[in-house]
Amino acid sequence: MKKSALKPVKNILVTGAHGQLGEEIKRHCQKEGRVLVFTDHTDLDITDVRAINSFFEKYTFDCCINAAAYTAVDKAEEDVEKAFLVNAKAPEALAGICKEYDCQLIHISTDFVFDGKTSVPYQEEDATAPLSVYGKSKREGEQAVMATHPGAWIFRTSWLYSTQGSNFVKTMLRLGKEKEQLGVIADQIGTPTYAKDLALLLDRALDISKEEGVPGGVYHFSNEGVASWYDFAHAIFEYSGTKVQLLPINTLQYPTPATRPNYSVMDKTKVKETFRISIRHWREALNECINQLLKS
Ligand SMILES: NC(=O)C1=CN([C@@H]2O[C@H](COP(=O)(O)OP(=O)(O)OC[C@H]3O[C@@H](n4cnc5c(N)ncnc54)[C@H](OP(=O)(O)O)[C@@H]3O)[C@@H](O)[C@H]2O)C=CC1
Ligand SMILES: Cc1cn([C@H]2C[C@H](O)[C@@H](COP(=O)(O)OP(=O)(O)O[C@H]3O[C@@H](C)C(=O)[C@@H](O)[C@H]3O)O2)c(=O)[nH]c1=O
Repeated sequence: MKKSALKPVKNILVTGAHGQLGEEIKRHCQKEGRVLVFTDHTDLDITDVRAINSFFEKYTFDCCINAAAYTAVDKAEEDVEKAFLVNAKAPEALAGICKEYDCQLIHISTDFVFDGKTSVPYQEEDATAPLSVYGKSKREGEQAVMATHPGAWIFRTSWLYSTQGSNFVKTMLRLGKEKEQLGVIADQIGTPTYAKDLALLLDRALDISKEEGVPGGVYHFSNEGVASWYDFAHAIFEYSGTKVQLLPINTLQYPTPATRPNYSVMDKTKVKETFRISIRHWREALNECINQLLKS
């Protein structure tokens, strides 16, 4: 994987490789003709610009998937500097280095860039107005990436879960065992996304050659369908056979440090047409994930 004039394979750098998405990339994006280099903050801290620079000086990368992020939504309210460093400043620096080395950048963002004061699915160009520090830091990251490396693809996704890492599905399964009764917010509406399905989109994106000229910019990706957190929890308990009394509550009954949007469903027409993919319903994806979890 040392520098060479020939590029017989696509060399891909993945940051944040031990996160939910990083692990799914490991499972679903490795194939012949690709060399994926997986890094986490122990071997490549994305806030360390010198370390990133020396990685790019040493190796040639055709593409970089930035799956690293600060994702603790409530904690970010107090940890503002770190959230902005990881989610905004580091992606900006990474974008600059990718641009300099002619490396395609794939960056991941969130539905929490929206304020949720609507009831129709968000289009990519709709105005953003994040309500939380996490959302603001991710939005600043999007803007910095686009300004620095206009050819980058930013995939905004929502309510990500997988069989590993910490996520709403695993929290519900744990609480469902511990408690007899559980209240879950029913007035925040969005779409759950199985990280495996996002990894499959990335697998498709990695197959695209520069010659195809897929434009840089923001693309919305989640599973199909719409749910409240309550609907999501209801399906988690149904598919896992968990017996717990589930109560729909409203946002005021479950105060959290960070404010979350009441509505963050995203329109996925652009990603489906551009990358020529179809997307399955969140219920189908969730059922598969839960079956995987029950087997392990
Ligand atoms: N989780 C969700 O519900 C959603 C996530 N997203 C976005 O999707 C992307 C992937 O999220 P997800 O996989 O869930 O996130 P995770 O929190 O599971 O993974 C993020 C990874 O990034 C690593 N990381 C943190 N700081 C650094 C750093 N300075 N250098 C290198 N690595 C670092 C973390 O390591 P460690 O844990 O050791 O700190 C972790 O392994 C992110 O951009 C996120 O904002 C979008 C919508 C929903
Ligand atoms: C645990 C729990 C949560 N909730 C609510 C709180 C919140 O509104 C909602 C989800 O809570 P969580 O803290 O698990 O999820 P949260 O960290 O808010 O999830 C978000 O993470 C970031 C990274 C994103 O980018 C978003 O797309 C989104 O997935 O469920 C309940 O109502 N009852 C409960 O028992």
